[in-house]
Amino acid sequence: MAKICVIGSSSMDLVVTSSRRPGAGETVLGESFKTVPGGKGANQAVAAARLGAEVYMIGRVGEDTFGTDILNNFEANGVNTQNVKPVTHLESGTAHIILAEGDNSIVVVEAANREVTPAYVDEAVDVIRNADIVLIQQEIPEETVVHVSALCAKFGTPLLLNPAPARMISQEVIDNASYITPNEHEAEILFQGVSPAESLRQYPNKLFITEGSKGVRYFDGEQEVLVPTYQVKAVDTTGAGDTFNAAFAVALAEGKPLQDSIRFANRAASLSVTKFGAQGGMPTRAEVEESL
Ligand SMILES: Nc1ncnc2c1ncn2[C@@H]1O[C@H](COP(=O)(O)OP(=O)(O)OP(=O)(O)O)[C@@H](O)[C@H]1O
Ligand SMILES: [K+]
Repeated sequence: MAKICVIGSSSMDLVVTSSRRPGAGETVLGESFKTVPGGKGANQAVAAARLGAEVYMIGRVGEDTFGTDILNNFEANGVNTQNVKPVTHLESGTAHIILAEGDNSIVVVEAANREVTPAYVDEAVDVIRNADIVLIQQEIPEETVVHVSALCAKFGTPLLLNPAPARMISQEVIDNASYITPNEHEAEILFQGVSPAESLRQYPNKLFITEGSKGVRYFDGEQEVLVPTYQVKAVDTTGAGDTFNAAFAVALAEGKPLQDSIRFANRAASLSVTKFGAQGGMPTRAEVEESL
């Protein structure tokens, strides 16, 4: 079984659906409200566990009811929570999501996730050393991502960096990462002033730009390749990126060839958009294999 270490955020998503999103200073009437566990780190951990990996989460929660719910949800999905320790002085992270006009807009309050520090990660250094792959995102402090990238380089553990939400990353982190998976918007911020085609060319078989319903683009050393995703009836795209990253990590950790890994990830992510919620749509291994 592939061993995956996920280092990242855990939060409670507070999700509102509305026919229209409010502008500044405006109030609109919504249609429904739900709380669901989320956070890019937690989402990717749950997705990887459903796809059959042995998943070790390194993260933090608050000592509040959201924290308990987040831990229960990890356990219900078979994610190891030995390294998800409560923070006493901060609340659990929350994400405030509006689903309107066929897309999502999100405000993230990091709270306990700010305590996923380099020193905290060091307490679980053996998990990183022993993993087949480490999966990390950017809802935790930047210095932690830098630190983890150096640890992965030192141990020879492959690192998949999902640079979301977007921020500038140092050349050192880019060099230490084995795989980097921005969406189109994140790629623009990461490689300012450089066209997508040029940046892909610069990082062959390392940079993978996800393009929503079009699929995934990368440069294979000789040419630019677009691996198309699968056509589905999209209900809610929340969690598509998280499912893609988790599935890509699982396939790579299992030693699948690159193109097969992308296809597996496209398949899993396309299934995820057919259902409501980030984790709500994340498919099981059997569901992905049946549909491939
Ligand atoms: N409408 C869709 N139909 C099929 N597959 C999709 C669709 N939207 C997304 N995907 C799959 O999910 C992957 C990631 O989507 P996208 O590039 O939109 O990432 P993202 O912006 O991080 O997603 P999100 O923030 O909505 O979770 C795509 O490369 C594709 O495999
Ligand atoms: K979804």
